[in-house]
Amino acid sequence: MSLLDVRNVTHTYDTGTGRPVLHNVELSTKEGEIVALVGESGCGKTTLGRLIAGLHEPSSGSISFEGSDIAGLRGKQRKDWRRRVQMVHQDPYGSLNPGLTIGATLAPGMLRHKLANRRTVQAEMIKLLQQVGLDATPAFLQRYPHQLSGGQRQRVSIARAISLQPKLIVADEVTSMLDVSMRVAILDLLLSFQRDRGIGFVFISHDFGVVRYFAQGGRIAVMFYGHIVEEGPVEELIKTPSHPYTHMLLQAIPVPDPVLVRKRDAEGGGSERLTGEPSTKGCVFSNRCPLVQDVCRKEAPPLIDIGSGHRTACFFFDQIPPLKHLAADEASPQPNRL
Ligand SMILES: Nc1ncnc2c1ncn2[C@@H]1O[C@H](COP(=O)(O)OP(=O)(O)OP(=O)(O)O)[C@@H](O)[C@H]1O
Repeated sequence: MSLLDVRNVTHTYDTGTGRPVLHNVELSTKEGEIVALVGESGCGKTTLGRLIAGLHEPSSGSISFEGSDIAGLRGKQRKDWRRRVQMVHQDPYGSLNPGLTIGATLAPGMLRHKLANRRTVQAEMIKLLQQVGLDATPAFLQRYPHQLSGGQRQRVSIARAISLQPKLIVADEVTSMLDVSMRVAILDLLLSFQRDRGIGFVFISHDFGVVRYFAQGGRIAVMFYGHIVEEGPVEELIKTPSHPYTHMLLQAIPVPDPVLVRKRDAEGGGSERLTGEPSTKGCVFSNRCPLVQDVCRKEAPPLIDIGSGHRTACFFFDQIPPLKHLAADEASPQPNRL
């Protein structure tokens, strides 16, 4: 059974332009699996993450967790689901209440869900601090968010999420506001929870390097203006992108080696059009697509399986050229470059 099933979800914000920001999204995750959502700013990654975490309700379609449609959950079942799906946000300062000490941030959730009582909660919080690599002392629990570094604040956010013993964490650009030196440590910390506790992740990032590091062995879903245009196992999708948009994103990854950059430029790689409005008719990507044909302007290609769970929404996926600039292994992100 899937842990999470997003079925035919469309979402329009009441306060927005009236246009949907998600269109017929389909996505499943298994227990303990990492699924990364990738795509440029504004494509709907955070919106999808917030729907999965129950912070908004979809305008149509359904989201099920462990086989139950979350819209129908009531009482204890609803409370359990809320505990088991947690979200860690991009901006740890924004998501922590500046007026609450770390202790006052961590305790209420554990008490509410009876994972600790008044007598045990302090010891449980100290255990949590240790698990997330913070100073595991009562004095640390008395500190306020503004007294911590960005990395420490993000560790507190992670501690708050894992304190509720979740099965799924939606991690939304969790390293993008941190110093480069902190990023790998935070990603490794999250990965340790996946490995040791079987926590699954919906991992949101606009950066393929970060995704490849974090989601090894998992899957990537590539989003373009509210549509999932490609989805598949991480390595396969990165080595053989089967949607022109994924190809463009990968082709645009900065290459650290100047020799390889010259080789790429000489071959004409990395120069594809990365801008252009989404098309409202036919394929959403047709205005930007280098492979566009008449049919693409008339019909929207369905997301079809092209083998081993690799899905693409492109009529001409078999005409996508290999990546130009370098072999995929050479593009492998080094942790110190994330
Ligand atoms: N609360 C809101 N009310 C109205 N529109 C919103 C709201 N939140 C997001 N949007 C709009 O929905 C679209 C998708 O935004 P979303 O934040 O989900 O994208 P994203 O891919 O996560 O982008 P980013 O990486 O910049 O966070 C954007 O056009 C955005 O302006």
